[in-house]
Amino acid sequence: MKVLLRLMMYLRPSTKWVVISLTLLILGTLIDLIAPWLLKEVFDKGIAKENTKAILLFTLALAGIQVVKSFGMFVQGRSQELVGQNVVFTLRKQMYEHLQKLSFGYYDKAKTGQLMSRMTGDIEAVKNFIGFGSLTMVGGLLTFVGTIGFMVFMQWQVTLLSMATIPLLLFILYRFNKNVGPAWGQIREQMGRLTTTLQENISGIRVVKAFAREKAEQDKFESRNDQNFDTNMERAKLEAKAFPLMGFYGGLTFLIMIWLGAVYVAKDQMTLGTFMAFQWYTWGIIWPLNMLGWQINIMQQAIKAAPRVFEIIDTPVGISSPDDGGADPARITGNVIFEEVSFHFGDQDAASEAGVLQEINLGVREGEVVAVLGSTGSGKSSMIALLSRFYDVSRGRVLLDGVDVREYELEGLRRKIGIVPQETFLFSASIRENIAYGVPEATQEQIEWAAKKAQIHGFIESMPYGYDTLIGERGVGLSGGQRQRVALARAILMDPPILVLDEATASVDTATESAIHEELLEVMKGRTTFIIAQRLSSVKRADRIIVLDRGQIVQQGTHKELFEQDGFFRNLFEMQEAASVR
Ligand SMILES: Nc1ncnc2c1ncn2[C@@H]1O[C@H](COP(=O)(O)OP(=O)(O)OP(=O)(O)O)[C@@H](O)[C@H]1O
Repeated sequence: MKVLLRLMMYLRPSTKWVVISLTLLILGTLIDLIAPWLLKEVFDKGIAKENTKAILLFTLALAGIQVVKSFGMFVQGRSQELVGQNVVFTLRKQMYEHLQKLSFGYYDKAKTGQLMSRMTGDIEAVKNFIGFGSLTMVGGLLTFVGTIGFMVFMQWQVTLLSMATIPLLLFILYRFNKNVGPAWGQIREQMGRLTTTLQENISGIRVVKAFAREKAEQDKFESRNDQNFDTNMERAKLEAKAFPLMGFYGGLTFLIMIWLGAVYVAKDQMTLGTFMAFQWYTWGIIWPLNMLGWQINIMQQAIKAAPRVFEIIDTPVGISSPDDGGADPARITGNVIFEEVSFHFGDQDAASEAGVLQEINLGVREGEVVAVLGSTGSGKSSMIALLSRFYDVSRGRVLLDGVDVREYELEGLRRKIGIVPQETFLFSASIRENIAYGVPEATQEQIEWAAKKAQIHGFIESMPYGYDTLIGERGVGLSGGQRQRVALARAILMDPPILVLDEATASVDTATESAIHEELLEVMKGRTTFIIAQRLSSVKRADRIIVLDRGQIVQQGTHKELFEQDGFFRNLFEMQEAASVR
């Protein structure tokens, strides 16, 4: 009920159209109630009294109100659809806007397929109820109540006796409603899982093929598809049991009415006109009840689908700007301080598990180039993620130019930090648009400048469409190294005071890496730069090297200083030297 009430709130912006639709619905219902009465008059005032003028008059009246009804229903249908589409539009917008705000912590756990299924199928189910089910339900109720009213007024004995089967019909509806709800809940959830399987399969199709797992993937999909098939069949069984029974009891109502009506007409206790009108009216009772079966279906789908949509809309944003808008990030010039910083991910138990970062203390001056080294999983990426507030610290503070990052206006803060992440993501758009992603208004010269610094300009120029070359989803069509360089150009173009290169040259060959570093020397000038790398060649020019081990800084100093100490750095150096000799 709460879900329905909340859904109804989405009708508010379309109040005008709801009112128009309801008014026309009431008008249509009234016409449906008047029409049988006019038929009665054709018989009683026309045929019985051999009055051809009355016959013509009432027949014309019947035709006239049908014309009015048809026009009314046309407008009603359109306004009803508009109401439904408005609700879908608002819900999709809200959901998408909220998805943009949700933090990394949410996406660490979210399943893309589930999100996509909620955005499409679940929202569509909600629309079907709001835009169609709910209003036709109101129309059905009005017709049902109005018809009984008219019939009781015309001949109450026959009316009440004919309706003896209605409680049975209502009981079937009650049972159907109770059972079909859970079935729809399962169907919606299964659709989400099915979409997840599809999405993961398509995203990972190269791995699937490389490991020749097509058959296993097909089986996985088939088993989920089977589940969905079975639940749908269970639901269909409920419909198959309920609907014919409802039709049967409805037919019985009609039969009783014919029989009783005929008896009453024979005994002169009912006019032939009323009898004819009753035949018409009876459908005003049977039809809404039969339709109610389908409307319950639509309503139950919406009741199960809506919470799946609301769940996303209601998820707390987690990381956002301070309530007062926050400090202006324009002041950030690149002085970074990690002060007693500890961090653990949301699903880690802070009490029993060691944090991903522990008691990190580090001060980096504006313009300094700091390399962060450490074995895999030592916390390098996590440490840098705290700068842009991809996650918030669990303890301690990260300060940028003396202000806690949590106190800055968030979007502005992130614009001040140019990141080339470990996993490059490119959009299916032109290379130009991909490079200018953070600065859409950038000129061609600026884009080319950034591309030159990232050592990708020459390659782009050599392509038939140059900067207009369209690249496929996730940058398909470019090599790993080329993708990384486009991402590098994208970060450089932002002209940020802080630059983060997270294994940014890991996929390029040594010669290109060296060329990129030459170019980067100029780019890095005046910018605080963090270079996360495994290769020592990438960190040669760093002013300072930090070595992380299991979330703690275990060594720091210049290349020379660290080389003179025993520890991770020298081990790494010796290993890489030995590897290069081999
Ligand atoms: N989203 C996450 N949720 C939970 N734990 C995570 C998450 N991301 C990383 N971790 C864990 O945090 C630890 C540090 O990960 P991080 O990515 O910071 O390491 P890294 O030093 O950058 O490693 P690499 O060099 O392999 O990229 C790892 O043990 C990892 O398993």
